[in-house]
Amino acid sequence: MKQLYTVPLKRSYDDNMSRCQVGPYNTERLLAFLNDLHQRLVPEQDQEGENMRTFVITWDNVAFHHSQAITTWFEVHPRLNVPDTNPAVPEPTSVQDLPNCEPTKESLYSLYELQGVLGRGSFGTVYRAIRKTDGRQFAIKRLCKWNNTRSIQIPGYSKPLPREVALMLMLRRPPVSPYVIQMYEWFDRRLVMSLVLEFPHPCMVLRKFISTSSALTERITRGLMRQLVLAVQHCIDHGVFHNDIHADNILVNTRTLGLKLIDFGAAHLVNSAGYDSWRYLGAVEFCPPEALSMPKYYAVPTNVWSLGVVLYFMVNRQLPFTYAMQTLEGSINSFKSTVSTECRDLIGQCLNRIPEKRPTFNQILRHQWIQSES
Ligand SMILES: Nc1ncnc2c1ncn2[C@@H]1O[C@H](COP(=O)(O)OP(=O)(O)OP(=O)(O)O)[C@@H](O)[C@H]1O
Repeated sequence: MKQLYTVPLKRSYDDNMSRCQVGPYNTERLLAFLNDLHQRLVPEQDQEGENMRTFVITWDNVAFHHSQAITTWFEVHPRLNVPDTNPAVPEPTSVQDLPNCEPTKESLYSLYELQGVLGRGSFGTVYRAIRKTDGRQFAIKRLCKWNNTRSIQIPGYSKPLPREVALMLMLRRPPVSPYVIQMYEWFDRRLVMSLVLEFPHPCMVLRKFISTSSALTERITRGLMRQLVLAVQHCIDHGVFHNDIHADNILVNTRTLGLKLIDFGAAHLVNSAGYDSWRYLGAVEFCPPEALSMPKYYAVPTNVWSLGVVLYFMVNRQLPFTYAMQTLEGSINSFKSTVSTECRDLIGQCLNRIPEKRPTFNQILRHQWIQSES
């Protein structure tokens, strides 16, 4: 649910995103809360001549509990006015900084101070953290081990490692990509595993970036898309199939427009034999038709399909397929009239229902729309 409000700056919210949890409420109480929030955020007279700012309020993670109560997070962002420039290449991660593959022996809390929650997913919670020795900021992803017990053996390491850790270690091998989030160290305790991740800031996930920004031009979209294709290509070249590319697994630096791919929780080692469709764990809106209807799906065509969905989402601010049936039939929602013919062509190629006919990463990078300078 998303609504636009205008509030004077001096009131409840500062320039940073505010994030709070409400509930658990039953439906009636939640509606009353929303109504009250609406009253408080509805435009007021700007008597003192202060700037009025537009905010976007997003509601997510609405959870229905057995008691019928609802817990929801709400966020208030200042509306971003994104300058129409080419994105800068994100800061490269220094590989020397990264220690070996063993879990760190010390306790997490002796080395890091955990602060607010950056995000929650189905498998874990990600916290903003400060390293005590130098005050540097990181994102720490904490995962319950009963959910993430599968280990895999990767080349170069003598023993099996938890899957997400193992795949992130593979991505640490030089050359490191500036477009893929890096893991610095990890902690392994009896019930919980913690991954210390790079924290690009100020950043927000692509879905929120799209909903809070004033209209994104094709120049900005092209810059983001180029980075995303390079990120995904880098993963495949390093033997990692991301398998869950969607708008909540992409971070955008709101100052530089640098992009980083996150969340390797559903990733696999690249293989040419394909993956069982019944085990597909990625977001269904970004899922290719073969993973819904065929016994197997394959790494590169799946990634290319998801790239097509992300590009469509960026230029239209809505998803190309509302229902899985639409994905199967290939009936794409209509484009906004402002979307260029070249951009539509690239989306159409990526969303080809026949996996073998989709372009390769290099073909996408050479596409007329991606190459265009305007
Ligand atoms: N390195 C990071 N820096 C900043 N925020 C992050 C970082 N990693 C994750 N987040 C935030 O935390 C959220 C959840 O992270 P992530 O997707 O890795 O968790 P998950 O449990 O695997 O989620 P999913 O349900 O998508 O599988 C992200 O959507 C994002 O908002």
